[in-house]
Amino acid sequence: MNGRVVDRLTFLGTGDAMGVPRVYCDCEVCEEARNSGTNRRLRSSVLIESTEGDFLIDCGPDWRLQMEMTNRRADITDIVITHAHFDHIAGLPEWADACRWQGVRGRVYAPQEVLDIIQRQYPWIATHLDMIANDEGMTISGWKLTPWKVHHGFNGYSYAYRLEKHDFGWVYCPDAIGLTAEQKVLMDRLDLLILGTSFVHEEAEYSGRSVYDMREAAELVDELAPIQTIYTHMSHGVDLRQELDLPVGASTARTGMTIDLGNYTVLLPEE
Ligand SMILES: Nc1ccn([C@@H]2O[C@H](COP(=O)(O)O)[C@@H](O)[C@H]2O)c(=O)n1
Repeated sequence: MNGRVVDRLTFLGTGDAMGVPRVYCDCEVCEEARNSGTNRRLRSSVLIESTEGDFLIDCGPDWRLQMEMTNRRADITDIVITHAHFDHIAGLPEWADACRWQGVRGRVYAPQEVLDIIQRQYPWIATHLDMIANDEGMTISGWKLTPWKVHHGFNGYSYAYRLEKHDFGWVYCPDAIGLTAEQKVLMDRLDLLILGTSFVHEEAEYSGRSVYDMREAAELVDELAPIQTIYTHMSHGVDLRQELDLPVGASTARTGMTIDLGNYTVLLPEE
C-alpha cells in the first residue's frame, strides 16, 4: 500500500451575482479587475475532488469558462445546488447540452423546492439531467452532506451545506445574512467555514441586503470559532489588494485556490 490522498476543494469562482468587474461599473476595483486582475472574480462555485468521485457545488453563468480554466471541461457528472438564483444555476442548461452531446446523464442535487424552480426556469433540461432531491441529506463521493435553509435577506432564502468525512467537517454557505440561532446549529465544531461576504462594510439599508458583510461575518466567526474560515461571494466592494482586518483563521478566497479537506491519509493499493 502506498500514496497519500486527501480530498481537495478548488474555488472556481469567488464573486457575487454580478462578478467583478461589474459590466456597468468604473470604480477602482472594477478597473483593476479589468486591467490587471487581482480582483477579477467569476460567479461563486467550488469543485470537490476525491478518489471517490468529483462534484461541483453550484453552476453559475461562468460554468463553461470555469470548466475550461480547470481543464475539467465536461467530465463532471454531479452538481449540488445551494439555491435557484441565476448566479448559481445559469450554467445548468449549457451543462445539460454538454451531457446531451456526450450521451451521458448528469445529476443535479438540491432540496425539492429548489429543483422545482430550476425545472420551471429550464423545463427542457430534465431530458439530460436527473433531478435528485436531497432534503433528507445525501452521501456524495464519501461525503455526508446535510442541507438546511438559511436567510438570504432581501433575496429570500438559500441553503447551506454541511459536509463530513473522516472527522473533517465543513460548511459551504455563500449566500446568507442574519442567521438565526436555529440556522447556526449545524455550524458548530467546524474545521472549515466557507462563507459569503459581499462587501467589507455594506452601507445599504439592511432591509435591502442579502449577504453578510465582513464586519458581521467577523461576529459570526467569533461566535462559531471554526478552525479556518474562507470568505467567498465577494463583490466589487472588496479590494483584495488592501490589507483586510480579518478574524484569526480567516482569509479570502482566490480563483483557482485549492485547499485540502482533511488531515487524514488514505492508503492506495499498489499498482
Ligand atoms: N428569484 C430571484 C431573485 C433574485 N435573483 C438574482 O439573484 C441575485 C442575487 O444576488 P445576491 O448578491 O444577493 O446573491 C441577483 O442578481 C438577483 O437578480 C434571481 O436569480 N432569482
